[in-house]
Amino acid sequence: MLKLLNCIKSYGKKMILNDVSFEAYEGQTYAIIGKSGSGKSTLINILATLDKNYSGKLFISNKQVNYNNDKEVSKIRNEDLGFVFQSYQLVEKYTVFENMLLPTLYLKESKINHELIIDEILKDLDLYDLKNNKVNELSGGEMQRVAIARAIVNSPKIIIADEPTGNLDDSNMEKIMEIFNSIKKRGVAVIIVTHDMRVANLCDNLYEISNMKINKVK
Ligand SMILES: Nc1ncnc2c1ncn2[C@@H]1O[C@H](COP(=O)(O)OP(=O)(O)OP(=O)(O)O)[C@@H](O)[C@H]1O
Repeated sequence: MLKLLNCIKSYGKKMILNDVSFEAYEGQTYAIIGKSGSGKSTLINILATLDKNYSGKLFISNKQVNYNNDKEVSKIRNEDLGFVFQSYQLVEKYTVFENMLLPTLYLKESKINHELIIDEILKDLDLYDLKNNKVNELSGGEMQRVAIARAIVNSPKIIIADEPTGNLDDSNMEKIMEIFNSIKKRGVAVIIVTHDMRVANLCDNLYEISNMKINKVK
């Protein structure tokens, strides 16, 4: 569960979000749309705990985020949240498997467990054949699928994706949406910022940001 309450966000004198509240629950997909400059990235940075300079409250897994406690915020980022960005943020010279291992380096369990989990995810997302390929040998669609696979390695309850289908053609976009749908069935809340109405229409819930407010469209 993720809940943002009464968020007011300004840059200098310019208000971007005016008393915005938003909730996301496990097992659902959420699309957030809005014109360029409407505040989508601003909102998602707040939801992702990356921006603390706002007024309002953020709850993740029923706990209010306490920005004064760096350790606690890092723990939320590593264990409760998974991130997918348009630019993939993969380490290109590493293999798919090595990239998948990165998020686990902050956890305490043994490596063997992680390899089993990673293998299961790679098989689930039809990426197992690429396990030992270097990322710089993959196509854009494959890289994006690996980025999503990596985001679920630590079993987050919430996935936050910023334009995850931005550079992809129809068939890769559909594959990515199938993946998000199978992830939501694992009991994850999937929040996707997009300008692509094909993606938005494939989500269970649709929100639009305009005039500093967020409105539920679907
Ligand atoms: N660091 C910043 N300092 C000042 N103004 C900013 C900053 N970041 C964003 N803005 C402004 O806040 C507004 C919202 O920006 P934001 O990036 O959230 O929009 P967006 O909906 O994500 O746009 P796009 O679809 O083009 O990515 C814009 O007017 C932008 O110029």
